Amino acid sequence: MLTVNVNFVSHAYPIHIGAGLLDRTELFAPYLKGSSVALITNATLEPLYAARLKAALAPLGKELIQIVLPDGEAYKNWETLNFIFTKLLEAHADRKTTLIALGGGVVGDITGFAAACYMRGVPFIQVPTTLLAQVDSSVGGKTGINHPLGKNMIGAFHQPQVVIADTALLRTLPLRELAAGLAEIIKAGAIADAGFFDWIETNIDALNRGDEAATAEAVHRACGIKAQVVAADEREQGVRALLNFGHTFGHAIEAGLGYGAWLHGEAVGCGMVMAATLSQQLGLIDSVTQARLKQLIAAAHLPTQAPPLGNERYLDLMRVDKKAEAGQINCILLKRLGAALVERVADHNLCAALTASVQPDAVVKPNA
Ligand SMILES: NC(=O)c1ccc[n+]([C@@H]2O[C@H](COP(=O)([O-])OP(=O)(O)OC[C@H]3O[C@@H](n4cnc5c(N)ncnc54)[C@H](O)[C@@H]3O)[C@@H](O)[C@H]2O)c1
Ligand SMILES: O=C(O)C(=O)C[C@@H](O)[C@H](O)[C@H](O)COP(=O)(O)O
Ligand SMILES: [Zn+2]
Repeated sequence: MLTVNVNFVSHAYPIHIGAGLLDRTELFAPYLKGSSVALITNATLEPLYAARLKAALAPLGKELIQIVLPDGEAYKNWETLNFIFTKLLEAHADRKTTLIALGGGVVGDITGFAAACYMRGVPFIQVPTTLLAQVDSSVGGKTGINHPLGKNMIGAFHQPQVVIADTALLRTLPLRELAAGLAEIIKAGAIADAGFFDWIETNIDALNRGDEAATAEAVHRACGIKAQVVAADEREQGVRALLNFGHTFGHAIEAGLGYGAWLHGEAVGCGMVMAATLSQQLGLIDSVTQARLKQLIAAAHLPTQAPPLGNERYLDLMRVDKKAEAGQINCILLKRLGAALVERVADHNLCAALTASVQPDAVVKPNA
């Protein structure tokens, strides 16, 4: 087992990474203080992994409340959040009830937000089951839900007690979801660590086929980068915004097509190519750097050309972004591989990047 620590001044916590961690009672035990535990998962994962997690918790003698959500990005919304609150109240969950999120980023984000709100805040544990959740969403305490007008627009910062990432769970992950996770891994290298970016390029075939050693190394290195960034800036007043590389374009794609049409990682993969194109057009990087990023995104089986929503619609969607100020769009741009910056970008520059990135006759589903 490898462990990365997230060293917030107020609340440090470990990310445990390794195969078989789901069954290890002792990893959960220190964090379950109350008399009950709420296991929150979705309809796909419940039959795959809930019994094993329940068996690991059984020796601790807690009352177990199980809440099974519908599966999909389209359900990361108010209705599902309220469903969680209703189930918790019906089961008399109290202030010491720990919520355990067993799932990908959708289950993790909504469970974390439920934990932030229920009785004004209860503890929660992240058990991420997708590559994307293991390398990114389970770490750092951004929790929330989507609004029809904008992605992740309603939420809270609420840190988990611990992250338990069982890499063996990725064996059942569909290849399309694996690729989505690679997008956030590539992002970590692109914004913060050129050596890691080189390593991903070298190992992309192994990562694409889910090679366990390569994947564990990628999870470990990406978590290390994310832990360092979020510990330096928990509430995104500065450097944390760099983790949004590719997301201003990507979130516009997700909201514009309807949540779930493109996976988050697919939209971010394409969004990073768009942000690199913009960075090149603004003279920050050269064409070789832009091409390297685009090639790696393509090699990870992620889309590199954006769907045709129309420039005006893109701009409207991109203005609904937590980095926007007074209607002005702030983007994460590349300085070079391994370094990025936040910059306000004028609409005409964004339109030039959109025109260069959108495929007029693109299919809506990248893998359709
Ligand atoms: N909070 C953050 O910092 C952060 C970071 C990145 C992404 N996100 C959010 O995360 C979400 C995307 O997360 P995701 O990519 O994990 O998608 P997801 O949660 O929708 O999971 C993807 C699919 O894989 C299935 N699945 C999960 N684990 C599986 C397994 N081990 N075996 C078989 N099937 C499995 C799920 O049921 C689902 O159908 C988005 O809502 C995004 O906004 C949040
Ligand atoms: O942790 C962060 O900070 C990130 O930006 C990570 C992103 O990968 C993630 O998609 C996050 O949810 C986006 O945050 P948002 O504030 O733009 O909704
Ligand atoms: Zn993301």
